[in-house]
Amino acid sequence: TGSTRPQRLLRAVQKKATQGDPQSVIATIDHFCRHSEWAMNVGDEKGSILDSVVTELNPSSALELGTYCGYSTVRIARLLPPGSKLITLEFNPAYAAVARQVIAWAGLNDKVQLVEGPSGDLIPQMKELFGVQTFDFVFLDHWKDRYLPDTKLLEECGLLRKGTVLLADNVICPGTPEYLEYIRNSSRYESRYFKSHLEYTKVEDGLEKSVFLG
Ligand SMILES: O=C(NCCCCc1cc2cnccc2s1)c1cc(-c2ccc(F)cc2)cc(O)c1O
Ligand SMILES: [Mg+2]
Repeated sequence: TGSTRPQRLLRAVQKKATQGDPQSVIATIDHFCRHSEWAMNVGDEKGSILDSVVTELNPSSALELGTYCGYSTVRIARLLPPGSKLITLEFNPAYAAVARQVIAWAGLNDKVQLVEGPSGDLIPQMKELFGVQTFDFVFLDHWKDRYLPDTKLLEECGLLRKGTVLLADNVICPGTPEYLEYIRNSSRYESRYFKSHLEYTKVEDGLEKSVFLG
């Protein structure tokens, strides 16, 4: 039984990146995905847009749906102010195991709480399990057909506040048509599309940034 792609990505991080240096972890993963094996990280181009949204918002509570190998987890957590918290949900235990080690290698354990399980079950438990009031920032990067139901769930569970920013990956490729339709036509959100490319390719993709108006 050989290694998996996430395990080979982790091995590259532990071999080439400097412990405690998030930037070197990010650079190592981008190099691995561009020159060795493509992987579904948000990537460097869309990652720069993610960075600018997080930096401008300076969130103290953040939620990421879809951890994968922890690349965007590291991108977000490295920018969070002291005392702030990023909760990241991953469905696949093998991905979660790799992500925990990538996050640890970057030295970001104290800012990140990785939780394994399906978003539909975990979102309603956020308040009681993790003492969350509301999220300042949500990064959607999980099953594309869960973006809309989980956004509605976040609203219903009172986890969004006036000004909460939702940032959705892959709204073009693989695509999230129902989510885009809803969020762009809802009077409860102010949305803007950031045109970019599918990670490590020339294929069009983009991020949709939506502010909840309450
Ligand atoms: O599927 C993608 N991401 C989701 C996988 C995570 C599943 C989870 C479900 C779940 C449920 N509850 C809690 C946590 C979680 S995590 C994805 C796919 C591509 C792609 C792949 C092939 C291709 F040719 C072109 C694009 C690009 C991307 O950037 C992606 O993000
Ligand atoms: Mg994605």
